[in-house]
Amino acid sequence: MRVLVIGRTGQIATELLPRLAAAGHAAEALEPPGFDMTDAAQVADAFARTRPEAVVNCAAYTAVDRAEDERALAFAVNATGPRLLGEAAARAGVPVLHYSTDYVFDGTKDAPYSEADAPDPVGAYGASKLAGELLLHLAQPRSVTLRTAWVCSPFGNNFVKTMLRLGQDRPELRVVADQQGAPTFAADLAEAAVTLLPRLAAAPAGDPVFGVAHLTGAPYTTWHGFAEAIFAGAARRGQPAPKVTAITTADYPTKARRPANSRLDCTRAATVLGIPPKDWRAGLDACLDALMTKDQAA
Ligand SMILES: NC(=O)C1=CN([C@@H]2O[C@H](COP(=O)(O)OP(=O)(O)OC[C@H]3O[C@@H](n4cnc5c(N)ncnc54)[C@H](OP(=O)(O)O)[C@@H]3O)[C@@H](O)[C@H]2O)C=CC1
Ligand SMILES: Cc1cn([C@H]2C[C@H](O)[C@@H](COP(=O)(O)OP(=O)(O)O[C@H]3O[C@@H](C)C(=O)[C@@H](O)[C@H]3O)O2)c(=O)[nH]c1=O
Ligand SMILES: [Mg+2]
Repeated sequence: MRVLVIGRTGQIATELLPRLAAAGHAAEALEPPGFDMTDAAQVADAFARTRPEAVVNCAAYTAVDRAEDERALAFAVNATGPRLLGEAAARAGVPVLHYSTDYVFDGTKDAPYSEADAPDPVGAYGASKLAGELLLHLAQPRSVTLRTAWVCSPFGNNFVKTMLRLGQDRPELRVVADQQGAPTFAADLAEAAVTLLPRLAAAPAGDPVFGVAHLTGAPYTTWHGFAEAIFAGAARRGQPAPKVTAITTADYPTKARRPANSRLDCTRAATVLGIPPKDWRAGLDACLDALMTKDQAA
């Protein structure tokens, strides 16, 4: 299948491209410089040139704190971009696979969030991502949005790499223990995309596969619990492991507010899409191996 991938060097795209090739698909991946998905003419040109049979949007504005000061740019990339892709995909009659975030929720629910729960983002990044979900599905109902969370990989910027970097020269790290969620490895999201794409391409409008589905790793933890797992893995590989002290969100001021409860209920992905959550501890091991023993850190 010819697959147009938006984004090329981000976390999910980097894991997806080799898997698409291995599955026999012809992928074309586009990102800046050279391609800007907020420009309608460039999107139209990309569709005309590549004549995709499916589109995967791996591109986004993902700087959560900076988005508070760059709201217009965050909305251009995260809301206008998906709308333009959806419009072009609808004209071409091809499905779109898109990603969104746990940060569309305000985090006040005292249980995992299902797709039926009303989003109410507390920051600009989450608001821009929610707008993108809605605009994409309005423009092209033959779309799937996988809402995921805490994405990590050996590539790009993420919490695993931040922790390992800070752990190199600090004896103690202070990490919030009152924000709950689940890490998700980009490799697992890429596997899910490869599984889903042929099904999306074959599914008619109205098929239950389309819509929003929550897909994160399992089990639930906190950022502090995740940090402890990262350093336990680092220690097993002979790397520095600082003390990880549990703190509260109030002890760690940031520009953007983050939801206290980021847990996503992934039942629908398991039952309707046939994609159950993967254990993030296995993903973490593979990520640490890639970062430490194969020295392929990007
Ligand atoms: N990272 C996370 O923790 C989470 C991510 N997600 C979602 O998953 C998806 C993928 O995230 P992730 O892989 O981490 O993202 P990254 O931040 O690693 O990569 C984003 C990519 O988008 C590209 N991009 C930015 N602006 C444009 C544009 N105008 N046109 C085309 N491409 C553009 C970037 O290119 P360049 O580098 O050249 O700017 C980069 O390749 C996103 O939808 C994100 O919202 C959801 C939950 C958690
Ligand atoms: C570096 C650091 C962070 N923290 C806290 C801040 C924050 O609450 C939490 C995670 O920090 P980060 O800045 O890495 O995470 P953040 O950028 O908020 O990560 C989010 O990115 C976007 C793109 C998403 O879609 C979300 O799912 C989520 O992954 O850990 C500490 O408590 N101590 C530390 O030393
Ligand atoms: Mg880049």
